[in-house]
Amino acid sequence: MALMTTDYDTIAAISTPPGVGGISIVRLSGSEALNIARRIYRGKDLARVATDTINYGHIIDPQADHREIDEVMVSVMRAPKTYTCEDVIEINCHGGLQVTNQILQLVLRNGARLAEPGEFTKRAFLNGRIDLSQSEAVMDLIEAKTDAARKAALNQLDGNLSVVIKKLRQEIVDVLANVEVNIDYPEYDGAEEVTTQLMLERATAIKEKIANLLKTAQQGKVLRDGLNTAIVGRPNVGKSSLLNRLLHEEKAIVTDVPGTTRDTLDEYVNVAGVPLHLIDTAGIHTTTDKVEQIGVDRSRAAIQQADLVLLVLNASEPLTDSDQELLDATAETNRIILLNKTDLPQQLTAADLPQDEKTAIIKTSAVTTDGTQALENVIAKMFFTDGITRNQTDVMVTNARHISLLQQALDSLTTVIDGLQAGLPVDIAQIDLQNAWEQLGEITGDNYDEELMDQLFEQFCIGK
Ligand SMILES: Nc1nc2c(c(=O)[nH]1)N(C=O)[C@@H](CNc1ccc(C(=O)N[C@@H](CCC(=O)O)C(=O)O)cc1)CN2
Ligand SMILES: Nc1nc2c(ncn2[C@@H]2O[C@H](COP(=O)(O)OP(=O)(O)OP(=O)(O)O)[C@@H](O)[C@H]2O)c(=O)[nH]1
Ligand SMILES: [Mg+2]
Repeated sequence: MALMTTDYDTIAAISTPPGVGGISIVRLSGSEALNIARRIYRGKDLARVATDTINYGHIIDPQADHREIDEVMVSVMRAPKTYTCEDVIEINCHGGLQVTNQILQLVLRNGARLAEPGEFTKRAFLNGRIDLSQSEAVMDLIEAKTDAARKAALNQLDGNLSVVIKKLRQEIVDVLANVEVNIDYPEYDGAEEVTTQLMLERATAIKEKIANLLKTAQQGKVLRDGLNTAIVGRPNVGKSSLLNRLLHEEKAIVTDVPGTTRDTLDEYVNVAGVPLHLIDTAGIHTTTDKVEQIGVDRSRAAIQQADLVLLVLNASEPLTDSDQELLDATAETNRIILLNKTDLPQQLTAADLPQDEKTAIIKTSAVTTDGTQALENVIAKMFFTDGITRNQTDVMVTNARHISLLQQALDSLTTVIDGLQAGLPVDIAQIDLQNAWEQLGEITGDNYDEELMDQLFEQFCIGK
């Protein structure tokens, strides 16, 4: 996309989170940003300072006798080499609701309009500095809850996904151009067959590349959102102790009183490179206590929503009906069974459990910490069968919108291939190939519709 700056109105927002803090930033972007700042600032003439400088001064209210509002530092960044490609002013003021809100009100009274959520980033997109998938990466970066998610988002922000998508689109354009030439100049007999053959080969190759990209989506989604992992088991078997061990922190309350955990508790933790969204649940059993019953219901719900269940059993006691119920309830889920309290005399072993080869059974103990490493290894193996170490530049698809568009493009290519193989004319296949090209273009926003874009940026935070 060409760098083409349109003259939009000047927007302003508080870009730091609301509340008391050391410093807050009020950000302005647009052709009037510098003039607005000059009206409310006392210090060096901002029109004469060099670009990309930060300048000491005071914010004053020109409509109220020039009374001082705050002592500040003001950054001046001139178009087009800025975040939005427009003139950007950032007022670094003292953190605090009164100061920040008064400065925001002041810039709004002096010619700026309140920015919509995500509008600064939207301008960076509209002005061609970043594409749509990079804009989405900004959001992912802010919301990253794990290091892996942060890395994947930064990789996308750097444009690595965009490059892959652009290449795929170029390959499609090349095929279409080639077909066009062959149709227009059938210089020899059999041009039709040659064209069909070429289209078939190329479409198959492109389809395979898209399929490979889609294969990263499962891992990508896990890396982005964390794997929903529910720790379940009847009361007092050691669920909260396990959570604490995986967190390396005494987060959950552990006591010898059954029913200690009354509500689900969740935490993000990196286990051997797999970001887990760990959910400690209340022990599942029948109870007459109302509060406890709600906790138990939530535990059952946690099993339903889990990508992975860690089912904890107490190896120092025989299997109970509740244990059996949980074994049945999780039979269809990805699960790992933990035989806990193996430091005590054992009354329950793997031999007493249903034998199915896809469920790993691990002996653990909160006392000796045995089994923690084994558990981490099994989790890593379950989700990174093709090797856990990915390169920083390896492209990974993490976004549901991208996944859906890639799937659509894949379907379009399948239609192309099936059609050609069934002997349909080349111009029908051309249409589906064109569709794939458009679907891929929606990922980067080379092809976008206004409504979709508004929906997308609405989800951003204010000031971003
Ligand atoms: N104070 C402040 N901190 C911030 C931001 C900001 O806008 N303000 N950012 C905002 O999210 C992030 C940094 N991202 C940025 C990305 C691009 C440009 C930018 O000006 N790009 C120009 C010039 C690059 C250059 O000088 O080489 C360009 O790409 O043309 C600025 C910030 C995080 N920290
Ligand atoms: N000996 C031994 N005791 C353990 C082990 N794991 C946990 N415990 C003890 O068992 C008791 C219950 O542990 P918790 O981690 O609170 O069990 P829970 O499953 O979260 O219990 P609820 O929240 O009540 O459902 C505590 O006294 C722990 O110290 C273990 O491996 N060996
Ligand atoms: Mg507990």
